[in-house]
Amino acid sequence: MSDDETLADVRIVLIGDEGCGKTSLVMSLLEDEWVDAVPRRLDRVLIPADVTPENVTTSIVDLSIKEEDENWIVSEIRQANVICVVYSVTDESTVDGIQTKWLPLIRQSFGEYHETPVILVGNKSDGTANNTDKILPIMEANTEVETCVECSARTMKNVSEIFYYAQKAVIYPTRPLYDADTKQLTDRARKALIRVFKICDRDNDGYLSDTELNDFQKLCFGIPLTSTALEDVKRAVSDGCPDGVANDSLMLAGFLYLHLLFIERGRHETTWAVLRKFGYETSLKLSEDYLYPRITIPVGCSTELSPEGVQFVSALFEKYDEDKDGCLSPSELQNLFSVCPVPVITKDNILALETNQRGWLTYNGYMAYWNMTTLINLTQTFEQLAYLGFPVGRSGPGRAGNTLDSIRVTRERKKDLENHGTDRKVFQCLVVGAKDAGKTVFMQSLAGRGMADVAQIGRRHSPFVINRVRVKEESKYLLLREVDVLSPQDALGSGETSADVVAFLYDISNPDSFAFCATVYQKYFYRTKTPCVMIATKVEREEVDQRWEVPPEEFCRQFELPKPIKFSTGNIGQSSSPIFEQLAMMAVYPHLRRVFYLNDSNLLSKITFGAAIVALAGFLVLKNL
Ligand SMILES: Nc1nc2c(ncn2[C@@H]2O[C@H](COP(=O)(O)OP(=O)(O)OP(=O)(O)O)[C@@H](O)[C@H]2O)c(=O)[nH]1
Ligand SMILES: Nc1nc2c(ncn2[C@@H]2O[C@H](COP(=O)(O)OP(=O)(O)OP(=O)(O)O)[C@@H](O)[C@H]2O)c(=O)[nH]1
Ligand SMILES: [Ca+2]
Ligand SMILES: [Ca+2]
Repeated sequence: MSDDETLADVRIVLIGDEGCGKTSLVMSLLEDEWVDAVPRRLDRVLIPADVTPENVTTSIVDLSIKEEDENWIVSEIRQANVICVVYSVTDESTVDGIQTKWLPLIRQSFGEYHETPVILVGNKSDGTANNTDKILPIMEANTEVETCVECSARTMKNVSEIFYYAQKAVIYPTRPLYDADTKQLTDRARKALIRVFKICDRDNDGYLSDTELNDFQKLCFGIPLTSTALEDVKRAVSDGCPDGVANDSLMLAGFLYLHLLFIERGRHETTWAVLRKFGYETSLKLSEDYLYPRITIPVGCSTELSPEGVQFVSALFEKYDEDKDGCLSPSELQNLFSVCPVPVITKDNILALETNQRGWLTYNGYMAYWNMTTLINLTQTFEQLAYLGFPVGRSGPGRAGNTLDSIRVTRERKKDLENHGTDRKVFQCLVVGAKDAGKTVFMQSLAGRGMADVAQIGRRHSPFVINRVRVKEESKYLLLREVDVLSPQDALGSGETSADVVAFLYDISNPDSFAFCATVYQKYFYRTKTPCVMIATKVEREEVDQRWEVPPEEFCRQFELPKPIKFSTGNIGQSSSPIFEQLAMMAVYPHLRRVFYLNDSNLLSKITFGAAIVALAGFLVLKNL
């Protein structure tokens, strides 16, 4: 393929029996008049986009069976987006050639069930002869045949139309949308259109009201529908599809039926215009660009939802919380994510989130979910927001909408430290502790689950728990992440050591518990800027001496760590426990590390930290548990 060739959006290949007029057809198109003597075959022709009705660069390949060997023909066919099989209406044997030679050769090139459209072109239709009777059954019997046209290179009849149809067959292909055997929409087209319907049904009542239909129309075609047009659409639907319209609104069945009508009437471009607006490419998959916008995240920066992102996901919650109880029941939750390819919040990972007594996701838990994935798995946030329709309606001129606007990249952590402040909202806290130290109980408390809940969860496990925590008057998200270090010898990955704060848990009733924390601390966090804190668990039990060089309090003093905090029984199951506030606080104000250590409110009042100090005073009081 030459460089020019690769530029072509549409590649049309002409094949057919000898002498049926392939070269003449291309000549007539190029010269805009009949040319008597044509060469055996023409070189590749490249037609620039601006002279084609659909504005696509088109290449036309004229093949002559005499000159080309079959391998060459097959290789040209394979590169084609659409194939015109030319026959002569004055020569029946060329009609037979379609079924005996050309269609089989195309299948042999692409495979039995290929999707490359074929157009049957009956040339030399300048006399009285036609072959419609023989052609229609061929079209019926071979679903890859998109359409058939009779034309004449001599009189110019339908010459430009053929090439226009060929282009349209590529840009607005039928086969992904329509199953000619069953005369129904294909499964993937149904699925795509169901997604479109759900996104457009903005109040989630199952109907497209006139307003919703009009917005949809404006979105896809740029102009509103007149009220007569609206009525016409609804009448056409209810005539052919009894359950298509109810309450004077379009139902899902009606919406699908409407698209079936478009397709059956040859107006595929209408359905394609809709699908493309919602991110689909020709394969009816969402395009890579739509799903995964390009973004670079500099080292030390993190990703969070932008105000638009927050607004979008929060509106989704409103839309799907049908009974307005502030929680998503399993069916509401399933409904919300039904346009996504895989269920995202499962029985297991819902344990990372706050739920109500019945185990239903709260608004808080739902928002926390988005904050979590945006921090730890941005690709997944992009993908889900794309499926959920975030980009829809956000496309600028010449640019398909994408999900980039849903995200903001935070300032580098180093700069935050230098400036003693951050506008980040989501912070990550590692939870480190020996086996049985009480990590799960501690973490689940942030989601509001207590001992009994944890006992029920059993071995099911989420390595994350996230919730909203108040720091000063602001709310921040604290993401707890359990590190799976079975022994202090295990290596921590860079993802793990890059946390904003580390909580080391040790069981006061187990003499070997603290050694684990001390070892991991010294190995990974000593001399780093990451704030760390020791947390004593199972404090209602009798305290035993820890088998370590020094007791925990002494250890903390040596390393200038804050005194160990007691995670008392009263804190279990409490998402608003002051311990979580303290962790969030340490994550938000890491430069106050030494202040946390000094733990002296008199001294504190003498140092000026700007706004941070106000909150800190409050926190230090809370700290003496
Ligand atoms: N009456 C009539 N004759 C045509 C028409 N188109 C082509 N012909 C004649 O048919 C003959 C074959 O035309 P070509 O364009 O060379 O056919 P081709 O399909 O390119 O032939 P090969 O390259 O040999 O396979 C020539 O004598 C043309 O003048 C047409 O529309 N009407
Ligand atoms: N009495 C008391 N028991 C606790 C406390 N915290 C945890 N436990 C119990 O200690 C045991 C271990 O707690 P988990 O939270 O599962 O500990 P873990 O660190 O997650 O354990 P692994 O994941 O197996 O390493 C469980 O039986 C808990 O019920 C506490 O504060 N007081
Ligand atoms: Ca030729
Ligand atoms: Ca509605």
